[in-house]
Amino acid sequence: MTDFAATKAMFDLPEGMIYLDGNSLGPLPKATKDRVSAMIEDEWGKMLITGWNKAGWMQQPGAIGDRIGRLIGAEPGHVMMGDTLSIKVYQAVASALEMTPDRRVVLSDNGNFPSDLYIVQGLLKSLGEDYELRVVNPEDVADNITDEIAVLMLTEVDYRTGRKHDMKALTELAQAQGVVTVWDLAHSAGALPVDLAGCNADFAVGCTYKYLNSGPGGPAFIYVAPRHVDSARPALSGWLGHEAPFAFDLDYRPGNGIERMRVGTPPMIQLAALGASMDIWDQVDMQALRARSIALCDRFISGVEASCPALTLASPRDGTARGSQVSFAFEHGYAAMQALIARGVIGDFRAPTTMRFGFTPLYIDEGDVDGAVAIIADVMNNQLWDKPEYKIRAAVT
Ligand SMILES: Cc1ncc(COP(=O)(O)O)c(C=O)c1O
Ligand SMILES: Nc1c(O)cccc1C(=O)C[C@H](N)C(=O)O
Repeated sequence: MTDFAATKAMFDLPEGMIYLDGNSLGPLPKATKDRVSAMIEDEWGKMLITGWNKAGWMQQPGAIGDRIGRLIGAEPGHVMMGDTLSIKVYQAVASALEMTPDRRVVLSDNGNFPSDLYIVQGLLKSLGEDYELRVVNPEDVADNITDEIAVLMLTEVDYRTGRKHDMKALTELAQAQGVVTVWDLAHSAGALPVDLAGCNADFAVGCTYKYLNSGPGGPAFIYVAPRHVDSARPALSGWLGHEAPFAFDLDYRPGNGIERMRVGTPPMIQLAALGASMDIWDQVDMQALRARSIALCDRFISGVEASCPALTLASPRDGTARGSQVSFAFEHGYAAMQALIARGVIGDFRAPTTMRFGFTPLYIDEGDVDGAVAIIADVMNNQLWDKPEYKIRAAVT
């Protein structure tokens, strides 16, 4: 069993703040500063270029990929770190499309994060006029999986509502029609147990700055199933994905297995930060995390519904159908969220009306949930959000 009081003590959380936004940017583990300092001073500072060999920098993206692999049910040696999630979406969808060369349609849903849709729009434009991105309602995805579809690209957990797709069922449906699947785990990795191997997923991608606490701009990851990894062609064929990068050949040959999904130089300082966070994750039992996440979310929903009649639940009520976040709809949601932030309850707002709260058992407990509910009730029932300064939209929300 995981000792969640112990994991909470491993984070640096500002006094007086209840941080319910770890689903967007995770907080700072206490060990990160020293780990990053050591990387900078002892490795970069003292070893300079020899660090690639002496400190084993080049192996880090695969080694950390395997530690994340445990959380997402990946086979060892099939997860590679690097780049941003948007780039990894491009890589995965481009490779997946080449596996179904006679088909032209990528299917996704309108609950997907816009960057995933934008990336596919850009990719399909480069491929030619006859390609199509088909975007349907999340509940209509299953009915739209036909033998016309080349790739099914979905984010497992909806970033706004927390609604969770059934990865196993949809992957099965897709594969029965010859469709290749790409799963975005941005709101799943570290939020709930994922079983990529058990679901027979083809490709998956995700980021680490949310639940995995690697810090702003932390590297993304990509998973390629064992049955595809030696044939998937990397569309972003950078030198570090080459079979022999230091041969400096003029022609590209894909590297072995998941190595081919590297693009360029890995971000070693951010990987050091991620390594410190993974030391915490290595101790976490994912089933225990899931049980606690559902209990915290349920407690929050009951508390808010009992005390804030103006807020309408915008997330599935059934905990097993949600990720690790809860959203409420409110017409003046932006101003209400600013009023909460001013009082130390940090969630975020997603247009047009969603107030979003993330529950991260590693450092959020029942006391935080109850404290947040009391402050939300005060803000809502006394209309404390109704102030001009809370209505001015910031550049980043
Ligand atoms: C589901 C999903 N996909 C893609 C992205 C984009 O990730 P990045 O900014 O790392 O490219 C995000 C978050 O920003 C996301 O939530
Ligand atoms: N990556 C972000 C950023 O650089 C700035 C602000 C927010 C983000 C996010 O991650 C947003 C996030 N994907 C979401 O679920 O809304």
